[in-house]
Parts: sequence; C-alpha cells; structure tokens
Amino acid sequence: MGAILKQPQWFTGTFAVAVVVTVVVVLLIPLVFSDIAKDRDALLDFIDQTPHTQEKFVTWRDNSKSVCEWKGVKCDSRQSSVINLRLPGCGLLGKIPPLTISRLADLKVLSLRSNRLTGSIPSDFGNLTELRQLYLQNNRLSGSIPVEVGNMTSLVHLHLSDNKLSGGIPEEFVKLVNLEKLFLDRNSLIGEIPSINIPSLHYLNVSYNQLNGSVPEIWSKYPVSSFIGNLNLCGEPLPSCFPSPAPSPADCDSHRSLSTGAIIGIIVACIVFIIAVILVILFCVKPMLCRGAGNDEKTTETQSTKDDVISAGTSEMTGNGNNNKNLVFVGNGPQGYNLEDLLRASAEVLGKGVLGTSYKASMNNETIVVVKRLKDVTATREEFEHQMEILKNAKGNNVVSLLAYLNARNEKLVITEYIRSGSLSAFLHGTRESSRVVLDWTTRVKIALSAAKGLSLLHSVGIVHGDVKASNILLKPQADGSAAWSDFGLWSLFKKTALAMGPGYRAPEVVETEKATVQSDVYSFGVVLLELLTGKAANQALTTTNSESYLPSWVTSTVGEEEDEGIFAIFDTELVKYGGAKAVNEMKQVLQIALSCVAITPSKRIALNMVVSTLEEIVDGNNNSGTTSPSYLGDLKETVEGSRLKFSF
Ligand SMILES: Nc1ncnc2c1ncn2[C@@H]1O[C@H](COP(=O)(O)OP(=O)(O)OP(=O)(O)O)[C@@H](O)[C@H]1O
Repeated sequence: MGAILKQPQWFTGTFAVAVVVTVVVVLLIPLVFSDIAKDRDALLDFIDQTPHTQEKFVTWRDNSKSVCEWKGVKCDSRQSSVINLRLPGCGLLGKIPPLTISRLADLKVLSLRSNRLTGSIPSDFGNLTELRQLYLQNNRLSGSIPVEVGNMTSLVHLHLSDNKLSGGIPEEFVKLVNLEKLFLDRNSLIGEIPSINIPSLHYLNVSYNQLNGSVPEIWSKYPVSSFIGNLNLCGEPLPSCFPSPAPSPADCDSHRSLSTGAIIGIIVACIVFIIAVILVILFCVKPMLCRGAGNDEKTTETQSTKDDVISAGTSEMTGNGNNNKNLVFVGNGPQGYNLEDLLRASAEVLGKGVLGTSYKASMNNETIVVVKRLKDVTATREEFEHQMEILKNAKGNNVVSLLAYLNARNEKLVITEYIRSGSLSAFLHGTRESSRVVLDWTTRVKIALSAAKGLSLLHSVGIVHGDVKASNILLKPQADGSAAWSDFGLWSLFKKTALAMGPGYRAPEVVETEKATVQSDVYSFGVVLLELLTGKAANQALTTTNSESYLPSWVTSTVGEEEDEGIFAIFDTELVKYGGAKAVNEMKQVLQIALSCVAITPSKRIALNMVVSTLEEIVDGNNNSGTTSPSYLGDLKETVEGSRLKFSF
C-alpha cells in the first residue's frame, strides 16, 4: 500500500491521462454510434412492415454486417448515419409504413421507385429536411401529395410520376427553394396549377393529369411537353383559353380595301424582282461560270461522287447568281467558307443511307464538316426551308448541330458538325472496315442516358427525330459515354416516311400512318436500349413472328413471366460475365424501361422524361459508387483511323 502511494510522479500523470482517455472514449462511443443504431432500427421497422417479393434483403438480416453494408444503404464517411437508401425495383408491396424512413434524419437520397407501393405518401416525410432527391415514381401511390412535402426544403429532385396521386398540386411547393426538377406526370391530379414561383426549377412535368384552368404566367416558360395530356388546361404554351373572336364586319371591310392596295404593291414588286433577276444573271453569273471553268484545273481530288455535287452546285449557281448566298448558314458554327470551298474540299464518303449519302468534307482552312446530300426529297423549297429553320433550334451536347444548308431546286445539302468517332452501331456490331468494340455496362448506360437526353431535347423544341437508330447515335471523342444524335427531323422531307426509317426500329403504327411521332421515337429508342442490352443488331432476324420488330418480339418471347426467367438468355454474355451482380441488377431495370418503350399501343409507351430520370439515377448511383469511367478512346481511335485508311475518294 505504502509502495503504491509512493509511486513516482510520472506514473501518477500517465495513470490520470489513461483514465481521462477511457472516460472520453466510453462517453463518445454511444454518441458516435447512437445515430447509426437509430437508423438501423428505423430501417428494420420499415422492412418488417413492408412485404417484399425479392430476396434482396438477406444482408439486412445478417447480424455480422453493419447497417452501412446492407444492400441499398449508403452511410456518410464516418459511418455514423445513413445518407442514401436506394431500393428501386425490389418488389416492395403495400403501404409505406409511417414513422420509419422519416426517422433517418440525415437521409439525402431516397429511391423506392418501380415497386408496387400503394397508399399515400406518409406525411411524416416532411421530417426529411436533409433529403435532396426523392424517387417514388412508377408505383401505385394514391391520395393527395401531403402538404408537408413543403418542409423538405433541401429537395433538388422530386419524382412522383406514374402513380395514382389525386388532389391538387400543393401551394406549399413554393417553400422548395432548391428544387430543380419536378415530375408529377401520369397521375390523376386535379384543379388549377397554383401560381407559385420556384426560381430554381428548370425542369417541370405535370403532363397527363386532369389539371384544368389556365397555365399560370410564371409557368408558361416551360415547353408544351410539360403540360400535354391535361384536356382542360389552356394558355401559354398551350393553346389560348379563349377562342379568337370572330372578325367584325368592319375588319372585313378593311381587308377588302387593303387587298386592292396589296395587289398593286405585289404587281410592282414582281416587276422589280424580275428585272433584278435578269440583271443579276447578265452581270454576275456569266463571269462566274467562266471563272469556274478555269478553276477546274485546280480541283485535284475530283471523283465521281464529288463531280455530282459540283455539277449540281454549278447549275444552282446559274439560277442564283451569288455563290456565297447558296449556302444558308445557321447557328454558331464556322462560316468562313462558301459552296465553292465546299465543292473543292477533300471529301470522304462516310456512308450511303436511304435518305442520301454523307461526306466528310475537310476544307483548306482545316474546317471539317459533314455534308449530307439528300436524295429524292419530296418537300417543296418552302417546306425544306421551314424544316431547316426548326432544326436549327436543336442545340445542345447531345445533338449534332446544323451548320448550314443548300436549298436548291434540284439539290438539297444538309451541313452539320463533324463528330470524330464512330456510331454506336459501329461500336456494338462493327462495320465492314472495323470489328466491334466491347463496351462495358457503365459505358452503355451512360450512352443510353446521353441519347435519351438528346431525344428529349429534340422533342422539347418540337422536333420528332423520325430515324432513331444506333447508326444515328454518334459517340463523342471524350470517351465519357457522351453521345449525340445525327439525321434528326429529315423524315418529313420525304413521302415514304416508314421506308426512310431503319428496318427493325419502325414502330408498328408508322407502317400504316407513314408519320413519325414522339411516341414512335420512344418505340425506336426502346429498340436501341434492347440493342445495348443484348448486343444484337435491331434488324437481325431473330424471330419469324413479326418481321417489323425483330428484337422486341424476340426479347418479349424469351423473357418469361416469372422473376428473372429467361433474362440471362437475352443479355449480352460479355456484360453478364464481366459486369457482376450490380450491373445485372441495373440491366434488369433498363430492360423494364426498354419493354415499356416498345409497347405496341403508342399511348401505353413510357414518357421519355421517365426514361431519362431512371437512367440518370442509375448513372448517378454508379458515379457515387466510384465505378470506373468508360475508357474506349484507345479502341475508338483505332477503329476510326483503321476504317479511314480503307475509304477511297
Ligand atoms: N455528323 C457526323 N459526324 C461524324 N460521322 C457522321 C456524322 N453523320 C453521319 N456520320 C457517319 O456516317 C455514317 C453514314 O451516315 P448516313 O446518315 O449517311 O447513314 P445512315 O444513318 O445509315 O443512313 P440514313 O439515315 O440516310 O438511312 C453514319 O453511320 C455515321 O457513322
């Protein structure tokens, strides 16, 4: 005892420090782990009260696993609380039990989409004040949207599409000051759209509900597609709410007196115009034609295909008289060239399609463009010009920009930016010059997302692509899965629309109607998704049942009714072999989307924005989980350069 009391001073000090550290650790452990323990209880309460048909929750029952290792669960970096809960397509049934998920105080992402959940959205979701993304689309949720959603002030994405929600759009949405995307489409929402301003909101979809009244002015900035399918909704951007008044007799009188003046004006203008045209022909075109003859010697790379373009262009010059004016430039692309430069450019045939032949034209100043020489255009010059005016509005990363066009009587050229890479079709199936390049699943799903976004952009500016196929999806050289659509909106220039579309991609109704629509684009895009999943070409004869839809028929007849039955027979074997369970799970989700796209009845097809948001969620999930980004650039270069050597011009 005395010996202990007589311990040296250093020992007493060390002992004291050890005691303090132990006390601190003992006190801190429950503090650090209490949140995660609470979250664990909340999750178990949720799953215990939610019937589910899949065995995905075995890890949730494994006591040796921390909650942060459970399937669908992600914790913060200190593993102290749950921040993401993603359970899409997990066969969850019944009502979302109240006071379970809402106890996850730090939750940032919640996905319960594509299940069979019923009942209403629990009002206690309003407690999830940290939640940034909520995905509840594609369930059977009913009842009104709880006003408490307005308390989720961190929300950035709110997806409630494809449910059976009723009641009105809550005014409380005004409190969602961070909201950027709001999807309420394909529900049974009623009443007028509240006149609230959510400045951060840049994507809105309330289509296919039963909303009525006029679109509030503040919401009129969104496109028509945001509101369509609400029969009693009107006002900008939809048609006006009031029928335009019948012209009064006074108006008619003024028309009559005006038209007399107009007739005289038109006659005078015509005479002036005819004189001007004759003068132009006499003084400008003749010398130019002489110059053109001299220039022939300078043309070094003349080939038969190029000769055709040259002669067509020359005959056009005869009619117009001004070389520069032949090409109509649109957009922000390079403009320092004229038709003559284009005709002198070294050209390379990229491919011959049903609509015409595409050339890569490299001009002296190293400007490279793609010239598509359309054949058998049935549209008039006015119709052609009108369509080009529409097509120039398609601007964005996922569409190939229109740069210029030539609208001559016998010659129609469409000039677009050149994308140095290859088409998705070339990558997936190879070409005559190059063999296929194996794309991993992460890359394929990113390409699908880029393409879905591009198609959605086209639809938002009123363009129906009309020729959706893998050879019109060009992969960008960044090798990050970004892709751009080419050849869009040209179908309407031809009479035989169905013939112009790629075989195997045609929606069944197009064969009869000869008209492409937003829904027929969705159908064809579903076929592209099936190509990505199966690795098989869309026009490959896989079944004799329906010659117009080889891939959809084959996939639907191979996939069985039972869970997972037959799906491994359709997936690209390379994806299954190297992708792992996570990829297979995502492939199943994409298969669901693809099959919803290729529904025979156009009105039953999934909305494109649903396709975008689902793919977006998968890609976001992959990015967060640190899945390596795609790397096909090496293969890409080889493919392109290898094939170029074999092109002759
Ligand atoms: N803007 C572009 N940049 C780079 N390559 C392009 C571009 N546009 C087309 N191509 C390439 O040229 C090939 C041929 O294109 P084209 O549009 O003439 O054929 P297609 O799409 O098979 O035919 P069509 O749609 O006329 O039936 C495409 O597969 C693509 O690889």
